[in-house]
Amino acid sequence: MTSEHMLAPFGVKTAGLLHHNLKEAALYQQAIERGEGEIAEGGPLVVKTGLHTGRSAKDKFTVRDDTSEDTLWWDNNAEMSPGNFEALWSDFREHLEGRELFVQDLFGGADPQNRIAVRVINELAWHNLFIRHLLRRPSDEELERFDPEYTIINLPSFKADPARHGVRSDTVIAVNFTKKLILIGGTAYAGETKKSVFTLLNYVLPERGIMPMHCSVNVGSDGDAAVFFGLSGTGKTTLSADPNRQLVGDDEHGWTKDGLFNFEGGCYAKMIRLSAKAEPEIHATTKKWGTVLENVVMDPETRELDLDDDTLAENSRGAYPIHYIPNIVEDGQCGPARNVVMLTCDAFGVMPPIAKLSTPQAMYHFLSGYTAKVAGTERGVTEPTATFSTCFGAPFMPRHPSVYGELLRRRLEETGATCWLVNTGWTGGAYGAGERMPIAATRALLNAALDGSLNTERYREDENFGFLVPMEAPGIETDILNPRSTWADPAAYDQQARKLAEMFRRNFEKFEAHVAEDVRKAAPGS
Ligand SMILES: Nc1ncnc2c1ncn2[C@@H]1O[C@H](COP(=O)(O)OP(=O)(O)O)[C@@H](O)[C@H]1O
Ligand SMILES: C=C(OP(=O)(O)O)C(=O)O
Ligand SMILES: [Mn+2]
Repeated sequence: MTSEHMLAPFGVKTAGLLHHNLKEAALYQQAIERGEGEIAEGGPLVVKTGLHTGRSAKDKFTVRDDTSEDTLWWDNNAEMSPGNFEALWSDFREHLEGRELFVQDLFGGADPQNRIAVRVINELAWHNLFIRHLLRRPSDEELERFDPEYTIINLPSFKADPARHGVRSDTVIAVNFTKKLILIGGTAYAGETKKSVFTLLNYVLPERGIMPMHCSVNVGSDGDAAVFFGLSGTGKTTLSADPNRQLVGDDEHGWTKDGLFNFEGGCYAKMIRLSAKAEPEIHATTKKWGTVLENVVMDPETRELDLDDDTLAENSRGAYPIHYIPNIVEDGQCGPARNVVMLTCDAFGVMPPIAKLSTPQAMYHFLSGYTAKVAGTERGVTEPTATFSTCFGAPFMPRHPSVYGELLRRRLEETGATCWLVNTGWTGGAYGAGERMPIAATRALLNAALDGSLNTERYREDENFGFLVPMEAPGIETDILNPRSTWADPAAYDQQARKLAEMFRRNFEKFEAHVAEDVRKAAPGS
């Protein structure tokens, strides 16, 4: 299907071949024929993204104009002048002239009342397949009267110019809320597109009293929903794919006063060292036709994957429609959360594997958004670095964190949901000395938390952080519950824990003026 006029309203004079709403098979064939990817044993499409194998957070800009001036949190969002955006847009249009393009019309948001209609225009067929997997597909009927409110144009071959566009490299993600337009150039990492839609919803939904969240969601057999907040790599995707619970979504959701809804229709899972034993549902998607494998290494002869090979990227990914996971909620909607879990991958080995949070503590940890990154590849460097990314997703939050924080408080008060902090990071010592928490242990603790059995156990108050740590849990060795007892040198634990508490306090200073006293008092050591 072609259309000569679709780009005319933008001022593009000569349209190239425009592939509008191609389905999976056609996009597959296009991707192969154009040399964008190769087929692996079992059928997945394997692609490489070159230089950028993760998001370019520092190359993301928002246009500062009348629309955004008073609504954006400018301390966190880099600004672009309207003039620079015009120059960029003009150069994008030139780049679009005569170009063969792939266009998908999709929804962001499973809730028909609260979704946005997005037209995604791609240079790469596999990017178009990716976003068709990740977002929600309109029915044929809905497509006929589809009216795209937002447009995202993604041209990896476009090179931005710092002098002309006011950017910092040849990579750009430019968000314009007035024009309802996002321009992505100079990167082929597919995650930029899905996180751009997330950014739009994070801007739009708070005005409707809906809390947008960087979280996964699943539902138990009696309809009890659980929300898993967490920064990249903390376990949202891994832990939400639970054979005993129905998956709603792995990364982005909204929480209305009535319930939860997925923004997406697909998942984007980390592939590096993915284990068939620990994560069977996700692993099975690597053998399915349709799955897009980004920067996964494959033997060119046998077409077998090597998920342990990190030569292309540590952040290798698999994108698949959510129905590739066996146990899902088809319509992407469910009731309100009964449990809210905040995931952290604490490479200092300080945080307990699970703790119960009061509402003010949950607010404190939500605004803090703590996780840790393990040391880089430099030899001999074993000290991890703490990352504080507010709302567990600062790069995607256009508004001030207090906006999202207040929505969280409202939802917690309405529902009385129980809040937990879960450490999927190190135990037995910090990174270098201890080891990462076994996935099976995290799952066992989560099961106990979600089915209510942890609620009846005995707790101690953590001496540094003040939250309640269970002293026993069904099917779990008691030792692991108290990180101090897993360290060879408990005094070293105390020192590390005090250091981390101090990092929390320093990070929180910028929020102190914006929160109620009970949240300030939830700080470690208060
Ligand atoms: N205890 C654990 N809990 C969750 N994930 C773990 C754990 N131990 C190791 N992992 C690994 O950490 C990564 C978590 O990544 P993922 O679930 O994709 O995070 P997110 O979706 O939050 O970005 C996966 O590669 C998973 O195999
Ligand atoms: C896709 C991403 O999200 P996450 O790692 O949280 O799954 C990303 O940050 O690029
Ligand atoms: Mn994820």
